[in-house]
Amino acid sequence: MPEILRVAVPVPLPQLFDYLAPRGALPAPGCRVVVPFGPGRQVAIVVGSSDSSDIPLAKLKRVSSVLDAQPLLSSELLATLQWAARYYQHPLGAVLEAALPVGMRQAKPLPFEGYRALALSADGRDTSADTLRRGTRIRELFERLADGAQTYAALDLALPRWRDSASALRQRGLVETVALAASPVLGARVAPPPLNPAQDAAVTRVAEALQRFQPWLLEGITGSGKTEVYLGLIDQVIAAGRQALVLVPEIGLTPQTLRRFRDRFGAGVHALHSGLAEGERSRAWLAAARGEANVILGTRSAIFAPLPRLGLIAVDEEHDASYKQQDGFRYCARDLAVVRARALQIPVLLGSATPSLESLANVAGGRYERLELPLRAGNAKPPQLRVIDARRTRLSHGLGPELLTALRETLGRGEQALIFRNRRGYAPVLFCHDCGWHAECERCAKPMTLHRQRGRLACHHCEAERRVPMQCPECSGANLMPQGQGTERLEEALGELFPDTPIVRIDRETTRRRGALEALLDRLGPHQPGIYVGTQMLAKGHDLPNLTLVAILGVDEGLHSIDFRSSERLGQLIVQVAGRAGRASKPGLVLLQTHHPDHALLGVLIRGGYRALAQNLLLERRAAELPPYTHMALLRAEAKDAAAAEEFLAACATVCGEADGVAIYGPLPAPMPLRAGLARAQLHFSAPERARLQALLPGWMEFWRQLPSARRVRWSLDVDPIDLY
Ligand SMILES: Nc1ncnc2c1ncn2[C@@H]1O[C@H](COP(=O)(O)OP(=O)(O)OP(=O)(O)O)[C@@H](O)[C@H]1O
Ligand SMILES: [Zn+2]
Repeated sequence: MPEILRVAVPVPLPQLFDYLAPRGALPAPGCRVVVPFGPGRQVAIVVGSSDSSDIPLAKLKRVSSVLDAQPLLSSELLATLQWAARYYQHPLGAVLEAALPVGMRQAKPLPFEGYRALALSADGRDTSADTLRRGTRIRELFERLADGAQTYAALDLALPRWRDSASALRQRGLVETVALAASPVLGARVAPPPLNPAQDAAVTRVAEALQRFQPWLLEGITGSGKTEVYLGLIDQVIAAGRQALVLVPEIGLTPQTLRRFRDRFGAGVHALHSGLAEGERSRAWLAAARGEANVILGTRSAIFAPLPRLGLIAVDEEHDASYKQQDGFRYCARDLAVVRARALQIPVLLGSATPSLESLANVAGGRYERLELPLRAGNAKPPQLRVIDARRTRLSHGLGPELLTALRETLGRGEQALIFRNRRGYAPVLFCHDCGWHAECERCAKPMTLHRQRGRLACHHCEAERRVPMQCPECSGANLMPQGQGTERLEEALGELFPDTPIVRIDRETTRRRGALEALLDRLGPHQPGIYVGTQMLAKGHDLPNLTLVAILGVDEGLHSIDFRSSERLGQLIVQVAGRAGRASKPGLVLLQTHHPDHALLGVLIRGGYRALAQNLLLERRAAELPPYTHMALLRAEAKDAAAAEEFLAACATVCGEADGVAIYGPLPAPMPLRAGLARAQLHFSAPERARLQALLPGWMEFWRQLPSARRVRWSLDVDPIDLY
């Protein structure tokens, strides 16, 4: 009988570890066990068992205890995680650690104690509702509880502001928190709108193929009603007794999105994202694992949710960069969605108005099927896009006369405008008019951004901050001037130009607090004039019916970026921001102000839209042998001393030798050669065949780990990097 367990331990080592199984028991793969490790103990996951080990039996330690009687990770999920560890060349223990909520990584029984619910206390049950003032929210909550305990999730739906009332009742000892074993499933409350023909066709085609693996690219212009397509399909998936997983970008998971899903599918919808308290995360995770959740709506890491009855995966805004984890375990959740769907033989739906070139190439190659939503839902028309030549015009704080006229007209009609500028802070540069000095982060060798309200200079690369100097540190002159516009400066300028108009700034500064984004978006009602100023946070998903003018500033920097994905990114950003205009009954106008009105990218975008731009970019990528036509990996190294980083990478390249079918470039300095005080360099690998690169990487990694120079640098491998930064 096999009595050796092979376990993954959450440490940054690539290998599995062998332990003797506990006497008389053989925990199954996917169970958690506690093992002695080094001087302490670790919670590990059983990956397999064997009757032999490379280590002499006498030297093997025994598992201390078994935490789960049933596997916490299903064989499907464990297999996906193993696949991901291999593909992204990341230690399985660390992959498991990244995939499991913190509550599951501790040597404790499962933290599940039922669904939190609010109930009347003994005193509460002895109290008459008439002791509470009629018509108040407190009384309404009390009366609802008199019918029985209500889960927090149900209360969130029924009485959005119940928490304040609950604390008032709690202070008087009338209510208490209890645990309910099962979440009562609330039925749908909002009937779906009748689908338009394109939506209907999309739902029908996928619904006919729910029993097999098929990636679908749902290419729908902004405001075309992609979400209704997901909802329509999920309806059928739930009716068939299965679960659905919906991924949205980091900032796409707003209470509005959650509400939209809960309105349709009731309390069986669970959110899973990093902003949740640990208890809530564990609860949602377990609800998924036990099959109680019908729908998991989550951000990147929700791709690792355990879903025993999974029948459909949808990835909204599939082009979004937030699906790629940019440190540690550098996985792409969109790609793993396809991997998981294939393992489960279910459909996966990738939705976007501006699909990634990877997905478009997959359609062209016949691997994905395309579904199109060419029209806006309801009666809305796509906005009109116009380029404004900013050369030789008088700009007032970066705003040209044509733009200001359009702004005035929009506000005059009682409508709203959005000024998009992808730079937070007051000005990107603070410079001395007398001697030409400018404030620079010495750890990154990049200009520091002026944040005037906070009175700070901040480096947006390493987060370093310092006070704004009163005079020039070089020449002691007093003529320090902000140069360029950030959102903070635009807000100030617009406030002076339109003193009677409400102005709402949305960027990382103003939305730090939880719920702040929603509060800001709600500040302008749907009927009053007003101006939104903001960064790309405003580009995504928002549906603001009275917004008719979008002005896009500062695209010129993006036109000259060197990253090979920058044109794709810029095109997506422009189309997504533009897509906020005219989403309801009123027509939308988009003005793009630039000093390069003849730039090819803009021309193609105006004449042919994103589709044409993407076609051009695909041709360029093919000619330049770049992704999606080659497969890349990037080995990054950083060290205090530039020579150490280069030396390590040179040694790495030597190890690789002549690699058939893989081109190796470097060591090269990184596009940002200095960051946070560390010199950065890289080695690029690129191969026409993914399998070729995948076959070589594991062996190389093993050698690289053992290089003496590896100890003097911080290094990491990024498979399918989304930028070379
Ligand atoms: N069939 C329909 N009939 C009427 N209204 C609809 C229909 N489908 C969607 N809508 C409405 O159209 C608006 C846009 O829909 P939705 O948010 O799903 O679009 P989207 O394609 O996800 O947009 P974006 O990519 O720009 O965020 C929403 O207000 C939605 O309620
Ligand atoms: Zn810096």
